[in-house]
Amino acid sequence: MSIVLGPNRYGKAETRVVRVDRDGPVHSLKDLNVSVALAGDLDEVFLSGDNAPVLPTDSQKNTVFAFARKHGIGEIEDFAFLLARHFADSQPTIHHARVEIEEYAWERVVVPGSEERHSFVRAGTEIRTALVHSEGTGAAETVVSGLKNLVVLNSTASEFHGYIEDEYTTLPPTRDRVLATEVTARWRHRDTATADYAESFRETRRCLLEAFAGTYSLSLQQTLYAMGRKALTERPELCEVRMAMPNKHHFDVDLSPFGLDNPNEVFLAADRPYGLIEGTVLTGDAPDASFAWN
Ligand SMILES: O=c1[nH]c(=O)c2[nH]c(=O)[nH]c2[nH]1
Repeated sequence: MSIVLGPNRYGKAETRVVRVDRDGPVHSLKDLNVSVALAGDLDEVFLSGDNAPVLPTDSQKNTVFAFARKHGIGEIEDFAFLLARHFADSQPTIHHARVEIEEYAWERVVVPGSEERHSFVRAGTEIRTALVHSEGTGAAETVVSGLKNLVVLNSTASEFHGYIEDEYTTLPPTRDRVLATEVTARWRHRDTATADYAESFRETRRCLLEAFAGTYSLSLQQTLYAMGRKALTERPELCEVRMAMPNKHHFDVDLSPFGLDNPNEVFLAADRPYGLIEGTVLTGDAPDASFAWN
């Protein structure tokens, strides 16, 4: 039996970089988690321990910090392209760079009467994401933007009934339930020509939220599709949305032992197990995804 080396990559994962921009007393923050993965002529590294083709992961981490100083950070997609192109362009042994970034949002704390603008509070749990692949400037490239940990809830306008009932089914059909989820959504741009990633992110997020709120839901599956559909309908720069949405079940509590009714007011918010609904929505003309999701 012969043994061969399969696909491989390597890089520095989860470099946490924070940049403070100072405009007099007015400061602003970028807070990122950057993961780099490189691939290329690296087989001998794995097969025989020859490190000649290796750009150390430590140098990759240093590059993230140096680029944050030299170029600033800006939109995470732009920063990811800057890094990915640098690695693919500058090292003859590296033919493919994958840069994944998470951005943690901070909001300014403004004290009435104070000119100081250097205090911040973490803005909830939501995380903005970007995933860029580059084989070098002018060569094949893909970009996927997204968000995760976006927790949303509809307190009505959600039903669930009409499903299969087998010998193990105990779930009662419902015409009015709480629908809650924690959205992970990633959207593939058609190409690398998106001019304004800040606007694209803001508007795509708005589409997802408006569709979640505006869809009278017969299932979380139907809501997921409506969210992806609205984003693709309104954002021509996108061609594919992939979502994962756990059903954060809210169960009616039986208060009858205490002589109380419960007209859909008091719920047990269970954290597990949870239904996990995952789906992809594409435009009919979506170009081949190539390595975009790898
Ligand atoms: O929106 C839902 N989809 C399901 O597939 C499902 N299954 C279940 O038990 N509850 C729900 N809710």
